[in-house]
Amino acid sequence: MAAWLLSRVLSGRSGGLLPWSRVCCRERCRMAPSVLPALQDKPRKASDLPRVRVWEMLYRMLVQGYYNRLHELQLYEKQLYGPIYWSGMKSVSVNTAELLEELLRKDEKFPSRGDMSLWTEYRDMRGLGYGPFTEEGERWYKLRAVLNKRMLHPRDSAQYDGVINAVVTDFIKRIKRLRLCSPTGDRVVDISNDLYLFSLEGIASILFETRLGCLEKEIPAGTQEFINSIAQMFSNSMAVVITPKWSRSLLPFWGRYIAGWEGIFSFAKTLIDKKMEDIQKRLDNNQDVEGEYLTYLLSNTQMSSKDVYASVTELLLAGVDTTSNTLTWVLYQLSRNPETQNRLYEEVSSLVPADRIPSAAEVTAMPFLRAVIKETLRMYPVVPMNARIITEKPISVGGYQFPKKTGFTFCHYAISHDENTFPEPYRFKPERWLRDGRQRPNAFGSIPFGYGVRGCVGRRIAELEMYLVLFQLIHHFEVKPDPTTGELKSINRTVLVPDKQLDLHFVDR
Ligand code: HEM
Repeated sequence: MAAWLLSRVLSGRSGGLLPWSRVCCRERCRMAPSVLPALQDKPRKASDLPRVRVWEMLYRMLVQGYYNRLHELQLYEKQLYGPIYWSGMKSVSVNTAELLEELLRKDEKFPSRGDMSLWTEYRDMRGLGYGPFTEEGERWYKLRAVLNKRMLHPRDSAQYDGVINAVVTDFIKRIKRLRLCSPTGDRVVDISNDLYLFSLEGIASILFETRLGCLEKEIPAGTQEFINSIAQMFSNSMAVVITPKWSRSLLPFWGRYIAGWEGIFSFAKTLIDKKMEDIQKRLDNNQDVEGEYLTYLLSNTQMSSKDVYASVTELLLAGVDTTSNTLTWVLYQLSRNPETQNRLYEEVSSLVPADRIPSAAEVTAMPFLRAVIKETLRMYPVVPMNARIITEKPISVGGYQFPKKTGFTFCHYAISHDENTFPEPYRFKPERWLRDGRQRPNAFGSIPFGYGVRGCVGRRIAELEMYLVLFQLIHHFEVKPDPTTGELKSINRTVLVPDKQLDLHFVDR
């Protein structure tokens, strides 16, 4: 997602070559945040807003080192330009909860995040379909109508608790196995890697209705190839974005990128075709066709098999790194905040006995568990920026009039670290989300799953996976930091990831 966003950021930025210092000084005076309400009284021209030039963007990324810290660049630019500013000719950065709310409440019937060619080019070459992430307009709307069912509502996702719990149980066994390999008998090295395998196994078991074996001692060869293909596609996407098309036959990136997609689609197709055969056999034998998400999609007359291949693949890709990185950050923060971890342990152990695996209803009724996930996603919004293009009509935001086809970049990271909305924004304080009479923060201050009809379709599944696995982890183990890890910083690599490996100790309770 970051590569796609970067491509938008770069393509949307252009402009003259005014000296940087002059621009900054002049524009900072013009757009100090406190001035904004006064400006809202009468409509202002969008051209009055400060503008970040392409060369400034490049300078900051390449010279100042913001290349993989674009989320931190949001904080820096907010200081320079205030809450709203042009990022090139066609895109406007929105950098406060209030402005974000104003804009999103005016979003269109078929919201668009903009150019998706990074993900669609390969499909166009091979005549493959689009899924919810890449499709647009009325076709997207119809696709989402089918995909939302059995997934979007908490009641729908709750039916997957058995499937997810089976994966969680295997994950706990894996942790117990792995820690035995360490000299202390309780250390697991590079936990993000195992959380990735957990998330892939979890989402695949829902989407393909089969187990991939990611948590086994020896990962099956086909599954390992699939994992490698995903990594290959993602790791080459940034290079594909920043190198010109004419260089594709000269440089290795495009070929590797395409090979990654080939591996992903071919693995998904094999599993989906196998399910189709199973369903057909049952129908031929007059047996009932029972199943979950994939069976539902395959038996839905609104979906062609091309739609199913594309949608399942996109759901899978969107559902792995997001969930696994959030879980990495959760464990990192809990290991460094023992009091918070104790409070969580008290909640989980008092509400469900140790020898019982909890249901979806039970974990979703645990306020502190939910608050821990919410606070983690506030501090580390795994998708740190997002976008919309308002295509249909002109729009006014913050008192400024923008023509139709204006693109907006949402600075989620800076917004969720705004101390006006979240006092002590760099402290991990899950209690700020509790409904115990305290004033709750502005809801648009942290919207990690996006907003509205185009918001994350997998939100409830992701939350359920994270609640169920966190429940069992905290029930079984006290999670402690490894002294060699030290402080982790976030970097922007497709999603917000730690800048180094996280080793943790899992001590029996
Ligand atoms: C911690 C976990 C997750 C986070 C933080 C997250 C976040 C997001 C965000 C911010 C968006 C963009 C929403 C918008 O533009 O308003 C999105 C879209 C999407 N997410 Fe997630 N996501 C997560 C997990 C998942 C999972 C598990 C799945 C699959 C089951 C999934 C599937 C999708 C899809 C398909 C889209 C595109 C929706 C569309 O354009 O209609 N996500 N997600």
